[in-house]
Amino acid sequence: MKTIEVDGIKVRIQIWDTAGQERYQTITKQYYRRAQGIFLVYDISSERSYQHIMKWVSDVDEYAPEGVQKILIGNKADEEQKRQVGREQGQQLAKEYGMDFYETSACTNLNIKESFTRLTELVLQAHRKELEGLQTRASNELALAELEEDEGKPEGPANSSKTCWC
Ligand SMILES: Nc1nc2c(ncn2[C@@H]2O[C@H](COP(=O)(O)OP(=O)(O)OP(=O)(O)O)[C@@H](O)[C@H]2O)c(=O)[nH]1
Repeated sequence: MKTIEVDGIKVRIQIWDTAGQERYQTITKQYYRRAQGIFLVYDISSERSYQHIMKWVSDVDEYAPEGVQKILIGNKADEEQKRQVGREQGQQLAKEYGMDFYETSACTNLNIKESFTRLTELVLQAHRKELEGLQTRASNELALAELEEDEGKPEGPANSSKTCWC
């Protein structure tokens, strides 16, 4: 659990770090179901980890809730001398999947706060949109209910006075 501030609002976030190894995949998939935001992380010093991202994306598409927010992360940005994946490759992949992209380093703290704040922001935005949708639907239903009720009502005073006009 961690509390971060987004747009002046304090948000408590629960972070799960899922295992990357294949043998834990059955358990990992169960985490997806309750996730609202997901970081897809590769290691900039490992081309193989970058190639794996496509597999992660298809797993997320299959097992995570529909509106889940995703961000692509190229971690270990401090390992410049071991770099196997260019920053542009990360940017390109993120663009293909419509995700935001950050290069981060858990060692130097590069973009750690920024990426967590951004993912939280995206989750909150998605929630707000969902809520607005629900509110619109609810008020439409209310309007409809009122209309239907009006139709069933005996004539009101306005209509009664109109009757006197004739
Ligand atoms: N140089 C560098 N090393 C890192 C960074 N982040 C993690 N590491 C190292 O990478 C190794 C693996 O880190 P983990 O946090 O276990 O990675 P993981 O993806 O959770 O691993 P699994 O879930 O077990 O597959 C550890 O030795 C970390 O110290 C980073 O930003 N820079």
